[in-house]
Amino acid sequence: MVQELFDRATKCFKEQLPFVVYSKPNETELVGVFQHNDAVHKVKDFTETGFVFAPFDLNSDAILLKLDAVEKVRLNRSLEVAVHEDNMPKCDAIEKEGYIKLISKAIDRIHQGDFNKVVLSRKIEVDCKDDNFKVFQRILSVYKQAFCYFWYHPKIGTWMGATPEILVKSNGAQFTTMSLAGTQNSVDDNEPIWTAKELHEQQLVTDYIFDTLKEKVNSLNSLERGSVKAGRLWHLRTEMKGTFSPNKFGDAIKALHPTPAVCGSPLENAKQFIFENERYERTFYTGFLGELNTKTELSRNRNRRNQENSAYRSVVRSSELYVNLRCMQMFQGKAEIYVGGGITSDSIPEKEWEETVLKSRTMYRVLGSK
Ligand SMILES: C=C(O[C@@H]1C=C(C(=O)O)C=C[C@H]1O)C(=O)O
Repeated sequence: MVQELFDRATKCFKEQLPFVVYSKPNETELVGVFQHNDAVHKVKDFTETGFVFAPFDLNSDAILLKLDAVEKVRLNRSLEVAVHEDNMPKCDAIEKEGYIKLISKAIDRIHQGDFNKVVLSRKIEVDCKDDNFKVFQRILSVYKQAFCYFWYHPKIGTWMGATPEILVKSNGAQFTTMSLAGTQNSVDDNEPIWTAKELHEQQLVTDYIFDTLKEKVNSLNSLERGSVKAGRLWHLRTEMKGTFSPNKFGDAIKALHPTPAVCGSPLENAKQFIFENERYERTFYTGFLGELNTKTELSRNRNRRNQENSAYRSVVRSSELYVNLRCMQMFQGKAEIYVGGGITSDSIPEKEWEETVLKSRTMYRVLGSK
């Protein structure tokens, strides 16, 4: 029962023991991972097994929750929980002015040739009197197609979110990744018409991922670009699939993250601009999170004629990592929502501001009070 899982997590929260509760896109399972003590396990090279929570800047520590206890329960995803549709972020004129200035500065630097794209972001503080579990229940109820999570470590913090973006998903030697960028409001269920700016900013991400990975993997194919809906937003997405040597997984992650979907291109110049100009630290926003090197048992039939000896088992490692977007950090009585967007030479600062307002609504509507 979901309630039992939540009760266990609530107990851990009170006793200050780390846990994560999550559900994967379109799945009817809610998973809880509970660590027996409050140790901070740092990831060294991504060969570890557990639930990873990694920051934007991999010079800071990625945190691993050990799989001391894993519980899975059936999640009734058709259960509708009321959300606050009319919750709208207040327009803070000073915050807006500062953000628009930052975008204009980035556009100037793009015109000077320093980089082609940079992803800029901001943090919005919102009062929240509701219990964390109530907020998370709303997330689960409204974002069925997203990776929904509630992560807690007493020495690091409390985060939750509903992300539409896979960093990498692997099963043995097979892997999938995606390039996700370009954002439009969803007016109805009709796919939007994408502008040249959006097509260009997404193509930069696809090209980067393809070029970076092709040297490091055994095979790589790009599927057709399409539009996907994430809550009330549309994005452009290109999936890429391939095979790789599973012992190179750590290298592939370090090569992939951060992609230009959350940082920019060329990467180092964009990253430097972010570090020098965003007026806060992203910490885990635009980092990544999920199952790292968990074991999956595969049974296969070796010989159909000899049923007795037919089944043999092999164990493969699988990982499922998501980019930490549409997320927030929870504090006593308040939440801090993180939002950003890609800036290119064709960006219009006012529109980029509006994009962050739209993105902030993903978490805003699940918060209980204004
Ligand atoms: C940076 C964010 O989203 C990323 C940026 C996007 C864009 O610029 O259009 C779209 C999806 C994400 O890759 C965010 O949601 O905060």
